[in-house]
Amino acid sequence: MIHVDQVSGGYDGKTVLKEISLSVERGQLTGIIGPNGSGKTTLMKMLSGVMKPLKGTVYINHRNISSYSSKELARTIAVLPQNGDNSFDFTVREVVGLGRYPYYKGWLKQSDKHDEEMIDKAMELTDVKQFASFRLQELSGGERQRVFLAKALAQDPEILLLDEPTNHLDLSNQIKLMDLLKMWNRSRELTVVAILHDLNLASLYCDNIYMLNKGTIRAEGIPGKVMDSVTLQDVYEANLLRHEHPEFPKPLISLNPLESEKVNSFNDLQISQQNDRLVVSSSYPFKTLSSTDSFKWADTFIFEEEHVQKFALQDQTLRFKIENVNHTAISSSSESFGEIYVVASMGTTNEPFTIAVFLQATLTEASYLQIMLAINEAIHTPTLLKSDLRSNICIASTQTGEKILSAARNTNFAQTLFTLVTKAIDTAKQKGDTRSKETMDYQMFLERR
Ligand SMILES: Nc1ncnc2c1ncn2[C@@H]1O[C@H](COP(=O)(O)OP(=O)(O)OP(=O)(O)O)[C@@H](O)[C@H]1O
Repeated sequence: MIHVDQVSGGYDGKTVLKEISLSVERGQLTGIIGPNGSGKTTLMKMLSGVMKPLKGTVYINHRNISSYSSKELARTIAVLPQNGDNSFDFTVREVVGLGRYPYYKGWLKQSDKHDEEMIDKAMELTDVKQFASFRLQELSGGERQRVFLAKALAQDPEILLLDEPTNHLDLSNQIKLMDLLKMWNRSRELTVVAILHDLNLASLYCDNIYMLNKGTIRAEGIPGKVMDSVTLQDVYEANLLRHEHPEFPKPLISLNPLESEKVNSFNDLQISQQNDRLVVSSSYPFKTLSSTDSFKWADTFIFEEEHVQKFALQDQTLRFKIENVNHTAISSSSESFGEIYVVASMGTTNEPFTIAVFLQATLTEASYLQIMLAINEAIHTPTLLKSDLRSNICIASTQTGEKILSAARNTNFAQTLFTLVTKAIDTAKQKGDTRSKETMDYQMFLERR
């Protein structure tokens, strides 16, 4: 459909694009990403025929783009430029109607029934029909962007080229626009090439991505292949990290501030007993993995008896059911990397133990899982619990300081943890067995530390 062969070009004798080659198949949604000044818009100008390459050729449907007449090209390619255009005195319907211009015959610029239907449809899809009689200057930036998209769709092109289409749009309209493009792309085999600055939108919506850097293609392929942390950090010269989307097989990219912005949540850790509840809290969150939830950041951990009146949970709070707050024990240790606290409590019949580990370290996701396994083993070894009984385990780490790359069973780290968990469980069990009424003075525990 689109074939770019060894294209070079630029402005005033300055070469911006250097021997670029790429191919876009019919019905594909292709993303062009890359830092400012990498040549994305220049490439788009070559694809739309606005700019001629100094070297190389752009083919559209196997024909050199320079052999198309302007009307022929406009029936094949629609362009949504970065800053729209300046049709401010026109009404919205008139602007969208301009999209039908390539289909008007002869000198008489008269729309027919089919043209009007296409205009209506494009306005409905982009939700701008309500503004039909408004002048463009009366609309917000996001509304105008939708009008320009309607104009491009009214053009009923085979290829749609978009330069940062989500500019000016709020999150909801970004998703709506990308969903609409995808729907149009799938249902009508519309070929879409979009410059996207938002790497996550590019990852979620594009079939294929070209990453430009300094006028050349640095990486190309499906999002999962193109977006790796090393390439992104190198090209964008920023601390970008790749994660995996929880629901879709796509990468997600996070921006990370300077390390110095991280706060050690242990500095402010409070443990207190409030009636039939034990509360561990900090002003700064811990990254947690618990057996009942996926990864999340939490700053409040409530261990409470089943009968207590529950209050609504806030986003950063985790709640654990325990049998009796007085049958709770804490063990702790100061290690070379930082502190470890283990809170253990007898659980309910189906969940015999509740164990929460608080760590002052940086854990990888693999370490979280290994710790989960180590704790499971520590629970089952001394108590000979049947393995089908599910304990409630939570691992909370400050994500500051030393990185724990492995918490495998043979490491000192895993062994320390094993000892601490076993000790806390044994103490909690003893308290339960003797039905001790003694309560642990958590404030004293903290002061002793
Ligand atoms: N009209 C122009 N005249 C001269 N130089 C230009 C012109 N347009 C762009 N350039 C230069 O070409 C280079 C690539 O610009 P281009 O707009 O293609 O980058 P881009 O990747 O789209 O950037 P951005 O993400 O900032 O929109 C830049 O160094 C820019 O200064």
